[in-house]
Amino acid sequence: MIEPFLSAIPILKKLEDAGFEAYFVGGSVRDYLLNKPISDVDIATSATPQEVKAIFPKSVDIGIEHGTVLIIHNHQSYEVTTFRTEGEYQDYRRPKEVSFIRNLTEDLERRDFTMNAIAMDRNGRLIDPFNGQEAIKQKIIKTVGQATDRFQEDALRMMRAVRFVSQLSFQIEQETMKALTQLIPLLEKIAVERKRTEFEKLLIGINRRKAIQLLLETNLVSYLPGLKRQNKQIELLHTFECEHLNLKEMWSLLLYCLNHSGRSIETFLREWRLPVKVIKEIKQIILYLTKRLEQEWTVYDLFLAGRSTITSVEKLYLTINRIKEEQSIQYWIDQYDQLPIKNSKELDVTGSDLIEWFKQPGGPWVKESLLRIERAIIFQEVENEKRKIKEWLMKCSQN
Ligand SMILES: Nc1ccn([C@@H]2O[C@H](COP(=O)(O)OP(=O)(O)OP(=O)(O)O)[C@@H](O)[C@H]2O)c(=O)n1
Ligand SMILES: [Mg+2]
Repeated sequence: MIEPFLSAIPILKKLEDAGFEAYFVGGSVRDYLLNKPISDVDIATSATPQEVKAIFPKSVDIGIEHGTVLIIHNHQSYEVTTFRTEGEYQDYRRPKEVSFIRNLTEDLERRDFTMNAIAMDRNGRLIDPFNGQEAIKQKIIKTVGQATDRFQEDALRMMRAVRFVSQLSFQIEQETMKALTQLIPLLEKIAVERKRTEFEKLLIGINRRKAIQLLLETNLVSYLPGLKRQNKQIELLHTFECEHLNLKEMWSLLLYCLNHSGRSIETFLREWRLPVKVIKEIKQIILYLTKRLEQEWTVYDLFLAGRSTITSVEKLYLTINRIKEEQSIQYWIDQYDQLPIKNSKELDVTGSDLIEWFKQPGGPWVKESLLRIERAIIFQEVENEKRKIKEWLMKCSQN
């Protein structure tokens, strides 16, 4: 076995010593079998949340009604979830209440796909009642049992299927695909936040273009914020070789395809409930991308945009123009590196200097003057040196 499982073995041992069963489950086991990097390990146990909490005093209730307790072990946190069936489903969303059970197979049976329904004990022995390993070998996404049942239990699973196509380059098995196409309208019921998590994983998956094509083919797009009746635009997105773009760049490319500008960018991203900070960064990228598609960078825009935005804009510029050579990214970064200052804090004068030199009370003129000085420095009309700036200012005010 390998990390991060190794570090978590003592947790399984402790649960077992207390007379319960405990296993690694879910995405971590799947990714381990795929030789992919393992994110967080999830643990399933026959102990109830109360029993888990009695065994591990350092714990946090994060979803106790779903049976999940977060426990801290060696400064690392682990989600420990009680074996459960999902009981009554409400409105095709995850159930409000679950029933706890003592049987592992039943727990695996309620899971979405066979590749996600494999358990591993602390000796590395696999418990795989639904042939998940075979599905992984064949690169197949197949529901555990009836696909229509699984998707009606939680409609988000349909979106997860397409997300896994993107992440793992697997194919959706025929029956699963049939149910998916049929039940896709149930996604209407699903909270935007849950859709966003899946959509973002889809956008940065290795096989993202195939997944984008599937979004169209299954009509899943119609149930995503701001993407209804935008098939032409999504088809455009599908034509771009975008595998090297990061998440923010993918959002930006999507917005470019949707031909959004100004306020409508904000509306679209808010509909997706993206954090304000991320919205700001994406808006910044689109602002300079729009300029860049019309002309080359000016030094002042390089200064205002900054290294990270320049890089993203340049990557998008190349993607949109279908240019393979990437030298221009380094070229513009070099231009940026040669700027005399990188931000206004580096100015060798302050507002107080100006007030003293001109013997005038503070006011909007101070900020305006500082901006003028900043521009002059960027355009190399004056050096960023207090004495020289003062001379330059005096000369300007004489003219
Ligand atoms: N709608 C869902 C979500 C999750 N699961 C089950 O819960 C596990 C953990 O869910 P989650 O962490 O959301 O997804 P992962 O499959 O672990 O994928 P990732 O690696 O992205 O975390 C899944 O493997 C699956 O067994 C499910 O049955 N139905
Ligand atoms: Mg997971």
